Amino acid sequence: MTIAPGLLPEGYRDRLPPQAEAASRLLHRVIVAIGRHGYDRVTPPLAEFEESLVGRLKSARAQDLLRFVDPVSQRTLAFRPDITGQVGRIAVTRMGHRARPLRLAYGGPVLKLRATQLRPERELTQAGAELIGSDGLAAVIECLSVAIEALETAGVTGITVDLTLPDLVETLAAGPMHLPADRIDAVRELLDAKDAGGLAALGAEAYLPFIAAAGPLDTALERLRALDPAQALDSRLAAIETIAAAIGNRATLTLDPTERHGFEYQSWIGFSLFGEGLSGEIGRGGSYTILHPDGREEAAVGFSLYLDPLVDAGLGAEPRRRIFLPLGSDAAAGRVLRGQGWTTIAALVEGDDPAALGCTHIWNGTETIEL
Ligand SMILES: N[C@@H](Cc1c[nH]c[nH+]1)C(=O)O
Repeated sequence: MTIAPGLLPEGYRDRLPPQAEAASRLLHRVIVAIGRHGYDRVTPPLAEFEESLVGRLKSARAQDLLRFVDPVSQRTLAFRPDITGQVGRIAVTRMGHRARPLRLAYGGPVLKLRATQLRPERELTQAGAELIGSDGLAAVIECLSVAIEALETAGVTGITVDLTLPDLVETLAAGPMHLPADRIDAVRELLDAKDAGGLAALGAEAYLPFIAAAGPLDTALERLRALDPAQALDSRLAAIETIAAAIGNRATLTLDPTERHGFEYQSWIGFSLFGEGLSGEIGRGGSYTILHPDGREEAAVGFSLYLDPLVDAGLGAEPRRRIFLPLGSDAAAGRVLRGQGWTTIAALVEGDDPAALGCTHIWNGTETIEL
Protein backbone atom coordinates (compact mmCIF):
# COMPACT_ATOMS: atom_id res chain seq x y z
CA MET A 1 0.00 0.00 0.00
CA THR A 2 1.38 3.40 -0.89
CA ILE A 3 1.41 6.12 1.71
CA ALA A 4 -0.46 9.29 0.83
CA PRO A 5 1.90 12.23 0.28
CA GLY A 6 2.28 14.25 3.46
CA LEU A 7 0.80 11.55 5.69
CA LEU A 8 2.58 11.01 8.99
CA PRO A 9 2.32 8.01 11.30
CA GLU A 10 -0.40 8.24 13.92
CA GLY A 11 0.60 10.48 16.78
CA TYR A 12 3.23 12.46 14.88
CA ARG A 13 2.87 15.94 13.51
CA ASP A 14 4.73 18.78 11.86
CA ARG A 15 4.95 22.14 13.54
CA LEU A 16 4.53 24.93 10.99
CA PRO A 17 5.23 28.67 11.22
CA PRO A 18 4.66 30.47 13.51
CA GLN A 19 4.20 27.63 16.02
CA ALA A 20 7.54 25.96 15.31
CA GLU A 21 9.28 29.14 16.35
CA ALA A 22 7.02 29.64 19.36
CA ALA A 23 7.88 26.11 20.49
CA SER A 24 11.62 26.70 20.43
CA ARG A 25 11.21 30.10 22.09
CA LEU A 26 9.18 28.57 24.93
CA LEU A 27 11.65 25.72 25.41
CA HIS A 28 14.49 28.21 25.64
CA ARG A 29 12.64 30.47 28.08
CA VAL A 30 11.69 27.62 30.36
CA ILE A 31 15.19 26.15 30.48
CA VAL A 32 16.71 29.57 31.15
CA ALA A 33 14.22 30.11 34.01
CA ILE A 34 15.11 26.72 35.50
CA GLY A 35 18.82 27.38 35.04
CA ARG A 36 18.57 30.59 37.08
CA HIS A 37 17.93 28.38 40.10
CA GLY A 38 21.25 26.62 39.60
CA TYR A 39 20.07 23.71 37.45
CA ASP A 40 22.79 23.01 34.88
CA ARG A 41 21.71 21.68 31.54
CA VAL A 42 22.44 18.18 30.29
CA THR A 43 21.44 16.81 26.89
CA PRO A 44 21.13 13.03 26.81
CA PRO A 45 20.60 11.34 23.43
CA LEU A 46 17.20 10.67 21.88
CA ALA A 47 17.76 6.90 22.00
CA GLU A 48 19.95 4.60 24.08
CA PHE A 49 20.29 0.97 25.16
CA GLU A 50 16.90 -0.28 26.22
CA GLU A 51 18.24 -1.76 29.43
CA SER A 52 19.72 1.50 30.64
CA LEU A 53 16.44 3.31 30.01
CA VAL A 54 14.52 0.87 32.18
CA GLY A 55 17.16 0.12 34.77
CA ARG A 56 17.68 3.36 36.63
CA LEU A 57 14.27 4.19 38.02
CA LYS A 58 12.07 1.79 39.87
CA SER A 59 9.20 0.45 37.78
CA ALA A 60 10.03 1.90 34.37
CA ARG A 61 8.85 -0.82 31.97
CA ALA A 62 10.43 -2.05 28.76
CA GLN A 63 7.10 -2.79 27.11
CA ASP A 64 6.25 0.90 27.18
CA LEU A 65 9.19 1.77 24.96
CA LEU A 66 9.45 2.30 21.23
CA ARG A 67 12.29 -0.12 20.50
CA PHE A 68 14.41 -1.15 17.56
CA VAL A 69 17.49 -3.22 16.88
CA ASP A 70 20.52 -1.13 16.10
CA PRO A 71 22.29 -2.61 13.07
CA VAL A 72 25.59 -1.15 14.31
CA SER A 73 25.72 -2.47 17.88
CA GLN A 74 23.30 -5.37 17.28
CA ARG A 75 21.66 -4.34 20.54
CA THR A 76 18.11 -3.28 21.29
CA LEU A 77 17.86 0.46 21.58
CA ALA A 78 14.84 2.46 22.63
CA PHE A 79 13.68 6.01 22.17
CA ARG A 80 13.36 7.84 25.45
CA PRO A 81 9.76 8.16 26.64
CA ASP A 82 10.89 10.45 29.45
CA ILE A 83 14.16 12.28 30.12
CA THR A 84 14.13 11.84 33.92
CA GLY A 85 15.57 8.31 33.74
CA GLN A 86 18.40 9.47 31.51
CA VAL A 87 19.25 12.30 33.89
CA GLY A 88 19.28 9.70 36.68
CA ARG A 89 21.75 7.60 34.69
CA ILE A 90 24.02 10.61 34.17
CA ALA A 91 23.75 11.56 37.85
CA VAL A 92 24.90 8.16 39.11
CA THR A 93 27.53 7.44 36.45
CA ARG A 94 29.35 10.31 34.78
CA MET A 95 28.33 12.81 37.44
CA GLY A 96 28.32 10.31 40.31
CA HIS A 97 31.32 12.00 41.93
CA ARG A 98 29.73 15.46 41.95
CA ALA A 99 28.64 17.03 45.21
CA ARG A 100 25.02 16.58 46.24
CA PRO A 101 22.47 17.93 45.88
CA LEU A 102 23.05 17.88 42.15
CA ARG A 103 20.74 20.13 40.15
CA LEU A 104 20.28 19.28 36.46
CA ALA A 105 17.99 20.70 33.76
CA TYR A 106 16.99 19.31 30.39
CA GLY A 107 14.66 19.80 27.46
CA GLY A 108 13.86 18.03 24.22
CA PRO A 109 11.59 15.59 22.45
CA VAL A 110 10.43 12.30 23.94
CA LEU A 111 8.66 9.49 22.09
CA LYS A 112 5.85 7.46 23.58
CA LEU A 113 4.95 4.01 22.34
CA ARG A 114 1.25 4.69 22.64
CA ALA A 115 -0.84 7.81 22.57
CA THR A 116 -3.63 8.24 25.09
CA GLN A 117 -7.09 9.58 24.56
CA LEU A 118 -6.14 12.76 26.36
CA ARG A 119 -2.84 13.12 24.50
CA PRO A 120 -3.08 11.85 20.94
CA GLU A 121 0.53 12.83 20.21
CA ARG A 122 3.32 10.29 20.53
CA GLU A 123 6.10 12.85 20.25
CA LEU A 124 6.14 15.43 23.02
CA THR A 125 8.50 18.14 24.13
CA GLN A 126 9.59 17.79 27.70
CA ALA A 127 11.60 20.31 29.72
CA GLY A 128 12.42 19.91 33.35
CA ALA A 129 14.67 19.80 36.36
CA GLU A 130 15.92 17.06 38.63
CA LEU A 131 17.35 17.64 42.09
CA ILE A 132 19.41 14.58 42.99
CA GLY A 133 20.46 13.76 46.54
CA SER A 134 17.35 14.66 48.51
CA ASP A 135 13.63 14.06 48.43
CA GLY A 136 12.92 16.05 51.57
CA LEU A 137 10.36 18.75 52.03
CA ALA A 138 12.75 21.60 51.19
CA ALA A 139 13.69 19.88 47.92
CA VAL A 140 10.05 19.30 46.99
CA ILE A 141 9.16 22.92 47.73
CA GLU A 142 12.11 24.13 45.64
CA CYS A 143 11.08 21.97 42.68
CA LEU A 144 7.47 23.05 42.80
CA SER A 145 8.45 26.71 43.03
CA VAL A 146 10.87 26.39 40.12
CA ALA A 147 8.20 24.63 38.04
CA ILE A 148 5.66 27.36 38.75
CA GLU A 149 8.17 30.09 37.97
CA ALA A 150 9.17 28.41 34.70
CA LEU A 151 5.52 28.14 33.66
CA GLU A 152 4.93 31.78 34.53
CA THR A 153 7.92 32.74 32.38
CA ALA A 154 6.30 30.85 29.53
CA GLY A 155 3.15 32.95 29.96
CA VAL A 156 0.98 30.41 31.77
CA THR A 157 -1.59 31.91 34.14
CA GLY A 158 -4.09 30.38 36.54
CA ILE A 159 -1.75 27.54 37.53
CA THR A 160 -3.20 24.58 39.45
CA VAL A 161 -1.07 22.00 41.27
CA ASP A 162 -2.76 18.69 41.93
CA LEU A 163 -0.87 16.88 44.70
CA THR A 164 -0.99 13.14 45.15
CA LEU A 165 0.47 10.48 47.46
CA PRO A 166 1.75 7.79 45.07
CA ASP A 167 2.69 5.26 47.77
CA LEU A 168 -0.48 5.76 49.81
CA VAL A 169 -1.67 2.18 49.37
CA GLU A 170 1.71 0.66 50.28
CA THR A 171 1.89 2.86 53.38
CA LEU A 172 -1.59 2.01 54.58
CA ALA A 173 -1.29 -1.66 53.63
CA ALA A 174 1.87 -1.96 55.70
CA GLY A 175 0.16 -0.26 58.65
CA PRO A 176 -3.41 0.17 59.77
CA MET A 177 -5.17 -1.14 56.65
CA HIS A 178 -3.47 -4.44 56.12
CA LEU A 179 -3.54 -5.96 52.64
CA PRO A 180 -1.81 -9.11 51.45
CA ALA A 181 1.16 -8.15 49.28
CA ASP A 182 -0.38 -9.74 46.19
CA ARG A 183 -3.45 -7.48 46.37
CA ILE A 184 -1.62 -4.18 46.60
CA ASP A 185 -1.27 -3.68 42.86
CA ALA A 186 -4.89 -4.57 42.20
CA VAL A 187 -6.12 -2.16 44.89
CA ARG A 188 -3.91 0.59 43.50
CA GLU A 189 -5.33 0.13 40.05
CA LEU A 190 -8.90 0.09 41.29
CA LEU A 191 -8.33 3.24 43.29
CA ASP A 192 -6.77 4.83 40.26
CA ALA A 193 -9.83 3.95 38.22
CA LYS A 194 -12.01 5.11 41.14
CA ASP A 195 -13.75 1.74 40.89
CA ALA A 196 -15.79 1.39 44.08
CA GLY A 197 -17.44 -1.90 43.04
CA GLY A 198 -14.12 -3.50 42.24
CA LEU A 199 -12.69 -2.49 45.63
CA ALA A 200 -15.66 -3.94 47.46
CA ALA A 201 -15.32 -7.17 45.50
CA LEU A 202 -11.70 -7.42 46.64
CA GLY A 203 -12.63 -6.82 50.26
CA ALA A 204 -10.79 -3.51 50.19
CA GLU A 205 -13.77 -1.21 50.76
CA ALA A 206 -11.92 0.41 53.65
CA TYR A 207 -9.92 2.22 50.98
CA LEU A 208 -13.02 3.76 49.42
CA PRO A 209 -13.19 6.92 51.57
CA PHE A 210 -9.73 7.88 50.31
CA ILE A 211 -11.17 8.35 46.83
CA ALA A 212 -13.85 10.66 48.16
CA ALA A 213 -11.27 12.74 50.00
CA ALA A 214 -10.04 14.30 46.73
CA GLY A 215 -10.69 17.98 46.17
CA PRO A 216 -9.49 21.47 47.01
CA LEU A 217 -6.59 21.17 49.41
CA ASP A 218 -8.23 22.38 52.62
CA THR A 219 -11.33 20.23 52.23
CA ALA A 220 -9.31 17.22 51.17
CA LEU A 221 -6.99 17.50 54.19
CA GLU A 222 -9.96 17.87 56.50
CA ARG A 223 -11.67 14.81 55.07
CA LEU A 224 -8.47 12.76 55.25
CA ARG A 225 -7.84 13.73 58.87
CA ALA A 226 -11.33 12.55 59.74
CA LEU A 227 -10.44 9.04 58.53
CA ASP A 228 -9.07 6.91 61.32
CA PRO A 229 -6.35 5.04 59.46
CA ALA A 230 -5.11 8.34 58.07
CA GLN A 231 -3.15 8.81 61.29
CA ALA A 232 -0.51 6.70 59.58
CA LEU A 233 -0.29 9.57 57.12
CA ASP A 234 0.12 12.32 59.70
CA SER A 235 3.62 13.34 58.69
CA ARG A 236 2.62 13.34 55.00
CA LEU A 237 -0.33 15.56 55.64
CA ALA A 238 1.78 17.93 57.71
CA ALA A 239 4.29 18.04 54.85
CA ILE A 240 1.53 18.90 52.40
CA GLU A 241 0.44 21.77 54.62
CA THR A 242 3.99 23.10 54.67
CA ILE A 243 4.13 22.89 50.88
CA ALA A 244 0.83 24.74 50.62
CA ALA A 245 2.10 27.50 52.90
CA ALA A 246 5.27 27.84 50.82
CA ILE A 247 3.41 28.04 47.50
CA GLY A 248 0.92 30.54 48.92
CA ASN A 249 -1.30 32.06 46.29
CA ARG A 250 1.00 31.43 43.34
CA ALA A 251 -1.09 28.41 42.40
CA THR A 252 -4.38 26.76 43.28
CA LEU A 253 -3.71 23.55 45.18
CA THR A 254 -5.79 20.40 45.12
CA LEU A 255 -5.15 16.98 46.63
CA ASP A 256 -6.14 13.66 45.11
CA PRO A 257 -4.54 11.16 47.51
CA THR A 258 -5.20 8.03 45.44
CA GLU A 259 -4.30 9.32 41.99
CA ARG A 260 -1.45 7.25 40.60
CA HIS A 261 -1.99 7.48 36.90
CA GLY A 262 1.24 8.48 35.22
CA PHE A 263 3.18 8.36 38.49
CA GLU A 264 5.03 5.17 37.73
CA TYR A 265 8.13 5.78 39.80
CA GLN A 266 7.29 8.63 42.17
CA SER A 267 7.46 7.77 45.87
CA TRP A 268 5.99 9.78 48.72
CA ILE A 269 4.74 12.77 46.78
CA GLY A 270 3.71 13.50 43.23
CA PHE A 271 2.13 16.46 41.51
CA SER A 272 0.47 17.37 38.22
CA LEU A 273 0.41 20.88 36.84
CA PHE A 274 -2.40 22.55 34.93
CA GLY A 275 -2.88 26.03 33.46
CA GLU A 276 -5.90 28.09 32.64
CA GLY A 277 -7.10 27.56 29.08
CA LEU A 278 -4.57 24.78 28.43
CA SER A 279 -5.66 21.26 27.62
CA GLY A 280 -4.64 18.45 29.95
CA GLU A 281 -1.59 18.21 32.14
CA ILE A 282 1.23 20.62 31.38
CA GLY A 283 3.66 19.08 33.83
CA ARG A 284 4.25 16.42 36.37
CA GLY A 285 6.79 15.65 39.03
CA GLY A 286 7.54 14.33 42.45
CA SER A 287 9.99 12.42 44.60
CA TYR A 288 11.62 9.18 43.42
CA THR A 289 14.60 6.88 43.86
CA ILE A 290 17.56 6.38 41.52
CA LEU A 291 19.50 3.11 41.51
CA HIS A 292 23.28 3.32 41.45
CA PRO A 293 25.24 0.70 39.48
CA ASP A 294 26.31 -0.84 42.82
CA GLY A 295 22.69 -1.22 43.94
CA ARG A 296 22.73 1.77 46.29
CA GLU A 297 19.62 3.94 46.20
CA GLU A 298 19.60 7.71 46.02
CA ALA A 299 16.66 10.01 46.68
CA ALA A 300 15.68 12.64 44.16
CA VAL A 301 12.87 14.99 43.25
CA GLY A 302 12.08 16.71 40.00
CA PHE A 303 9.52 17.79 37.46
CA SER A 304 8.92 17.70 33.73
CA LEU A 305 6.90 20.30 31.87
CA TYR A 306 5.05 19.38 28.69
CA LEU A 307 5.20 22.37 26.41
CA ASP A 308 2.99 21.30 23.48
CA PRO A 309 -0.32 22.41 25.03
CA LEU A 310 1.24 25.84 25.59
CA VAL A 311 2.26 26.09 21.94
CA ASP A 312 -1.18 24.85 20.83
CA ALA A 313 -2.76 27.63 22.90
CA GLY A 314 -0.66 30.27 21.14
CA LEU A 315 1.83 31.00 23.91
CA GLY A 316 5.34 31.93 22.85
CA ALA A 317 4.17 33.57 19.62
CA GLU A 318 5.53 37.05 19.05
CA PRO A 319 4.14 39.71 16.74
CA ARG A 320 6.03 39.73 13.48
CA ARG A 321 8.06 42.73 12.38
CA ARG A 322 8.96 41.73 8.84
CA ILE A 323 10.33 44.29 6.47
CA PHE A 324 10.53 43.94 2.70
CA LEU A 325 13.80 44.94 1.07
CA PRO A 326 13.07 45.83 -2.56
CA LEU A 327 15.50 44.80 -5.31
CA GLY A 328 18.68 46.83 -5.16
CA SER A 329 18.41 47.62 -1.41
CA ASP A 330 21.72 48.23 0.31
CA ALA A 331 22.98 45.04 2.00
CA ALA A 332 24.41 47.09 4.89
CA ALA A 333 20.98 48.64 5.54
CA GLY A 334 19.58 45.11 5.86
CA ARG A 335 22.24 44.21 8.42
CA VAL A 336 21.43 47.32 10.46
CA LEU A 337 17.71 46.50 10.40
CA ARG A 338 18.30 42.89 11.50
CA GLY A 339 20.51 44.21 14.26
CA GLN A 340 17.56 46.30 15.42
CA GLY A 341 15.39 43.19 15.64
CA TRP A 342 13.72 43.30 12.24
CA THR A 343 13.20 40.24 10.10
CA THR A 344 14.13 41.16 6.55
CA ILE A 345 12.65 39.60 3.44
CA ALA A 346 14.76 40.39 0.40
CA ALA A 347 13.11 40.63 -3.01
CA LEU A 348 14.44 38.02 -5.42
CA VAL A 349 12.76 39.26 -8.58
CA GLU A 350 10.93 42.39 -9.67
CA GLY A 351 7.26 42.05 -8.74
CA ASP A 352 7.70 40.10 -5.47
CA ASP A 353 4.69 41.02 -3.35
CA PRO A 354 5.57 42.19 0.20
CA ALA A 355 2.09 41.52 1.60
CA ALA A 356 1.94 38.02 0.15
CA LEU A 357 5.34 37.38 1.74
CA GLY A 358 3.94 38.27 5.13
CA CYS A 359 5.73 41.62 5.43
CA THR A 360 4.41 44.30 7.76
CA HIS A 361 6.76 47.02 6.50
CA ILE A 362 8.76 48.03 3.47
CA TRP A 363 12.22 49.65 3.28
CA ASN A 364 12.27 52.66 0.99
CA GLY A 365 16.04 53.09 1.12
CA THR A 366 16.05 55.50 4.05
CA GLU A 367 13.22 54.52 6.38
CA THR A 368 10.69 51.87 7.33
CA ILE A 369 7.18 52.37 5.92
CA GLU A 370 4.25 50.50 7.41
CA LEU A 371 2.29 48.50 4.85
N1 LIG B 1 9.40 12.74 34.20
C1 LIG B 1 8.17 12.58 34.94
C2 LIG B 1 7.99 13.66 35.96
C3 LIG B 1 9.13 13.70 36.94
C4 LIG B 1 10.30 14.37 36.84
N2 LIG B 1 11.00 14.09 37.94
C5 LIG B 1 10.29 13.28 38.70
N3 LIG B 1 9.15 13.04 38.10
C6 LIG B 1 7.00 12.60 33.96
O1 LIG B 1 7.11 13.17 32.90
O2 LIG B 1 5.97 12.08 34.28
